[in-house]
Amino acid sequence: MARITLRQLLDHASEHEYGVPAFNINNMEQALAIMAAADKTNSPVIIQASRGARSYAHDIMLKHMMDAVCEIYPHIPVCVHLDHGNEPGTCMTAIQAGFTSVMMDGSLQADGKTPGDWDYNVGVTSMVTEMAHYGGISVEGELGVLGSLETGMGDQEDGHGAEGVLTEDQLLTNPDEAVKFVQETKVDALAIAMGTSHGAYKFTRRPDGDILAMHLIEEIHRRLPDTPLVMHGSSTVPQDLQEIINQYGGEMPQTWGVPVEEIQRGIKHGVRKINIDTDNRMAMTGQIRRILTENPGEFDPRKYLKPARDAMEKLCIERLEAFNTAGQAAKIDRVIPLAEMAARYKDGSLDPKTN
Ligand SMILES: O=C(CO)COP(=O)(O)O
Ligand SMILES: O=C[C@H](O)COP(=O)(O)O
Ligand SMILES: [Zn+2]
Ligand SMILES: [Zn+2]
Repeated sequence: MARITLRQLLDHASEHEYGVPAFNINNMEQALAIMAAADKTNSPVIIQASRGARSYAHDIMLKHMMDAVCEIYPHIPVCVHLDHGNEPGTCMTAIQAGFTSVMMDGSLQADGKTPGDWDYNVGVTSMVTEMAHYGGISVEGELGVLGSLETGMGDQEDGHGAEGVLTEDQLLTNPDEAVKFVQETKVDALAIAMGTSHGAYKFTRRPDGDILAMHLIEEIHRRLPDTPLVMHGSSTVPQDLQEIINQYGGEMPQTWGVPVEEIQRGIKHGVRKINIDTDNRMAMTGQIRRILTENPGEFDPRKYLKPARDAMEKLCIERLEAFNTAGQAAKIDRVIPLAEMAARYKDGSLDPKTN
């Protein structure tokens, strides 16, 4: 199927009450793993690339790889999304490269480290929605800064994220502000902060309501019932993947992620996009470590990349099933062309519905 916009996909997800995992990619193996999982479960997918992924793989490689997966799997709607755009220019070049959706993350300034204030966030996000919507492209915004409610620290693990200690005000999205933010910026989806952070080291214990504020999602959804909510930092960091990595020479200290049941609870309350990268990184790394440890003489990359790919495919299938994305591809009978989406933005029919 053609590439789908985030807006069309998440509106479908809202209507049918399911969530869509957004899996990060950096290379062909990850793209093929996601698509195999989508194919086996008949799921629409969101494939997202960060700035780091774009510089690792090159925009032209990503563009053609996305063309390729749509050609190989013509029955699967694929949304190609920019993860954590740091400034409007980053969003515009992603659109040029064929992305159907961009995240303008104005919760942090362009350096990706310094929290942006209200005016900054509203300013850059509105600029991107205005331009992107002219082309029918969807936009995700973020209000609140990702970081740990246990330590107050932002997430620096993978090189971006707030530096230093954050206040609880910054770490928890304010529901009143969320309504105002959506009204003013007209974003298609809203990422919120409620205690998750990127990477493997999210929680020092299985999270409860004190450190993973799912109740906040319920409150924001009550106030914004028509806005698809986005959960970042939503890897589960499964214990068995930690064990495989450590069994084969890895050194990952014990850690906890976001339990799948908590995400399922979020899906009941408006969460429609669930960002997952770390779990797939761990699934692949565990198999690469295992193969190379068990076969020290091996030097054919296919011998370890194929099991790595298979492990990622398995994880993607589990999430697509758990979030009820499975089976939904067939229910999307037509991809709305970008020009038609643009016309709908122009006539106001896609304006946010806020009370
Ligand atoms: O939020 C993410 C990408 O934007 C990924 O989160 P994880 O690090 O929990 O996989
Ligand atoms: O933060 C989101 C994803 O985990 C991407 O991480 P990255 O910036 O290291 O590519
Ligand atoms: Zn990250
Ligand atoms: Zn994120």
